[in-house]
Amino acid sequence: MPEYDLLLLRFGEITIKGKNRSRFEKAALSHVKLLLRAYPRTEARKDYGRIYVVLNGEPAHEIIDALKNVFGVTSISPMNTVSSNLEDILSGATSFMKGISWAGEKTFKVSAKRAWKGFPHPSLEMNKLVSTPILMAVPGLKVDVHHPAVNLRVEIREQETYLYTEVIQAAGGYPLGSNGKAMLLLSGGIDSPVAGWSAMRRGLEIECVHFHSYPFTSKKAEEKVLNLARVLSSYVGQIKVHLVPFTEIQTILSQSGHDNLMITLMRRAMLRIATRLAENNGALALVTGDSLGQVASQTLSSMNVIGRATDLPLLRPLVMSDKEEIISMARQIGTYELSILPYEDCCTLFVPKSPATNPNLRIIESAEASLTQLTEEIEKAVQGTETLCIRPDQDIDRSTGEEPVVQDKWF
Ligand SMILES: Nc1ncnc2c1ncn2[C@@H]1O[C@H](COP(=O)(O)OP(=O)(O)OP(=O)(O)O)[C@@H](O)[C@H]1O
Repeated sequence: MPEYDLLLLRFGEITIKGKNRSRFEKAALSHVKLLLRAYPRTEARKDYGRIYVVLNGEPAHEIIDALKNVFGVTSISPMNTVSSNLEDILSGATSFMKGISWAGEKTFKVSAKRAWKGFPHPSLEMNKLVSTPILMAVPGLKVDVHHPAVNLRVEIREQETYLYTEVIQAAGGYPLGSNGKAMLLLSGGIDSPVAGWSAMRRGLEIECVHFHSYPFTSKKAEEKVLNLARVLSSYVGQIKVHLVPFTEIQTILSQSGHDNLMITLMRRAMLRIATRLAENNGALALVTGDSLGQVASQTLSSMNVIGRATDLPLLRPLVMSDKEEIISMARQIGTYELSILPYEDCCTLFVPKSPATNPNLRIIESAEASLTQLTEEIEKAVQGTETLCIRPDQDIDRSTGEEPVVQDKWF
């Protein structure tokens, strides 16, 4: 393998963002620097539309694996730098190509780019000049300009010249926090962690809100959710989780006399609480893992009635995704195995036999109005919320050894 001394990180769509570009690039650079703390010899700098990481002997591919998760970065190339004179470029390119271990076909082409117009040899001439000593130095190597196994890029700049062959795909999207902050309603299921990752990838800073019904839900269930938040935190350095006590509210809602509307009522109460927490924490939107038609509370009609419980934009990144697509994303981001652990969610205690798929807003609003303590309990839940800051390396142990209290008398 060639000895790499520099990484090139490219931005994608954010380069078209005009005056916001500098703000976005700064956000991406601070995210890169955060992840580079584990590699103290590295130095990161930004240069119009790109970030460069000087490796100073730190391991290129290990660092690329970490930096692939930086939102806003579309691709990464490990590079060799040489000085921008013909002799150094030719000898540098030759030893670079000698360092490659060939698995299949031994074909290549050179793609030179003269970004510095003061360099005396134009790009096409450079392709030929660079290829010649390589063909002499690597036995069995052939040129294939259409489908080469290796494309050696030679980027000639005034200060130095970059040599590279790999363009490794990265997360893309927008840099962390560059589009503001939102509250993610995080259950222990498969969907909401994926929705959270998708929102973060779109440049949103996320704080998580989780509703628990302790002691009817166990501390193990809570631990599972915190571990999911920990996986999400590995993409951004740290993440806040608000743990909301929901038992009293569920008890009150279960007295509405509308068993089949219970899920709708619970979701609306969750949105009202999450909205209050958003206001308290400077967030401008709510994010859920809803996917159209997946369950009774996610029919268009249910979404309509539930969504009206908040004035904030309700973002549903997975709304048009199939379950298979969501599962595949969950596997990719590392949340799937945790999500399928069998711990109970607060709402599963209240799933009615035939939940309404077409709830009526007027009936729901009058049911809520008849529950005189509801607003007060919502405020109490906001006040009783416990907030934790989760980091990727944190040990999470919420276990008290107690089993959840079995509650089978709700309906
Ligand atoms: N206990 C909870 N705490 C926080 N948010 C929740 C909770 N339960 C549900 N939600 C939110 O409501 C959405 C819909 O939940 P529901 O259980 O109906 O669907 P789901 O498809 O199973 O989603 P998930 O896999 O995320 O649990 C979730 O994606 C999540 O955003």
